[in-house]
Amino acid sequence: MMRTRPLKVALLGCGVVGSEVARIMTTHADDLAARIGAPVELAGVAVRRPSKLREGIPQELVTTDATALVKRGDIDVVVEVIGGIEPARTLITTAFEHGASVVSANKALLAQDGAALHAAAGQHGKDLYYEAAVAGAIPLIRPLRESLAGDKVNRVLGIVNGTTNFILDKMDSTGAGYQEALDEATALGYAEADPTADVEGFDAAAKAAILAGIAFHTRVRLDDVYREGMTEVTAADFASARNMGCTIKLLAICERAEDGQSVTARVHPAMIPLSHPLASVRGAYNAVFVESDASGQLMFYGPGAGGAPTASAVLGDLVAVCRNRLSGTTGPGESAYTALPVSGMGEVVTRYHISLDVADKPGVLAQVATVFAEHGVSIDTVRQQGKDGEASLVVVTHRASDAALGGTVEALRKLDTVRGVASIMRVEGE
Ligand SMILES: NC(=O)c1ccc[n+]([C@@H]2O[C@H](COP(=O)([O-])OP(=O)(O)OC[C@H]3O[C@@H](n4cnc5c(N)ncnc54)[C@H](O)[C@@H]3O)[C@@H](O)[C@H]2O)c1
Ligand SMILES: N[C@@H](CCO)C(=O)O
Ligand code: NA
Repeated sequence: MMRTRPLKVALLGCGVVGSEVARIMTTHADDLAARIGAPVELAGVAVRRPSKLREGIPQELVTTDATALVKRGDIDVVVEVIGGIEPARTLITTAFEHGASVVSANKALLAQDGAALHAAAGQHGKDLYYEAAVAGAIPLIRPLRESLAGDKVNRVLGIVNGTTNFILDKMDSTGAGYQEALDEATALGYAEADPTADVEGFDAAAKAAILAGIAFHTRVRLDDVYREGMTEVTAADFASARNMGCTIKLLAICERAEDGQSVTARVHPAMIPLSHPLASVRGAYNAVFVESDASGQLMFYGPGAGGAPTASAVLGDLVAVCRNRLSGTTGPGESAYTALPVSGMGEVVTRYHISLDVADKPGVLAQVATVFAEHGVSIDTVRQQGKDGEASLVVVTHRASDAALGGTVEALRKLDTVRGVASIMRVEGE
């Protein structure tokens, strides 16, 4: 039976995502009410620039005082789409203290303070949902928290940043320059307020921290995630990748160690074979593989950024939280019972593509191969291309630890015959 008294929603932030949340709340009002069992009413919208006209939002709902809005006491759900650490963190905890549940799209905050925010939600008996924080519209948090709650996840691997995938795709497929592609991604509403967060890998690292924590039932913070951005990827790297039948993607990879006693989480550009499904993820789309004991390999794919796709995930959470409020329950809170430690990058085992500039004379290849052998790194293929007494040597390794590879590269740099290490890239997805 439909309750007539509406559930009241406070929207914090009315930018790319917030404006779409408000639009869908209005256009889908009847369906949302039917699915929830009560109408949902936009009761206030906190903004920074009140004079800006916002289509479909009555001016009397607009306020610049977000704190007063979350303290009102009659608000059922606060939707935080401001972004950043403060004032978002204080507004969310204040919302819990004043009786509201929270839906957020804020991965930066969740990756830094997720444990404290979950604790605050639990203490006040409220919900904290954030499906939109990872991989935009793609349902991923809820499948991991709920659908896979009976399985054991061993690996989560994928593309979780739309902006950088958009840029890398443009560079690869059209030869576009980096800045031109970034400007386009920003204009389309994919990039963070400061796009450094995207291109330097902080955004993907925050998402990796959230995914690893949920997948392995432990606490993983942004600082625990190894991070390399994509600003150094060049047209030459794409050419090398193509020679190997690969392309380059910025990947987030969260893994349980083979002995099960620790986990790792990392974000870096990597070569992947063109035959791998991740190679055909274009534009701002995201795709994530989840590997579990019983399920085997699952793939989640869809729009990873943009106003409407992200609002879809926010609205899904809003419906779930409203249903919980009507039935007097809350959804699952933080699950960190395994308390597995997070190991550093040195423990990670993968394959490497190394491009060296060397002297083109007898014995150099043998010298280089000896250094790899001395560090226990097995070579899969070597390709050499000569040019005027100099040569370019491309070595692809079998699986080795990052620590062993690091030692190898350090020793290679000391050889007189090695003029320089042109690039080192991990090879994934084989
Ligand atoms: N854009 C996307 O594709 C996308 C996807 C997933 C998650 N997110 C996340 O959603 C959140 C919002 O992103 P966005 O793209 O809409 O950003 P945005 O910059 O377009 O919107 C944020 C809005 O919040 C307003 N704001 C800032 N401080 C405020 C304050 N104190 N009170 C009221 N309003 C304030 C800003 O003026 C701006 O309009 C971020 O956490 C972002 O990481 C965005
Ligand atoms: N800036 C983010 C938004 C989605 O989280 C991205 O490009 O993926
Ligand atoms: Na999502």
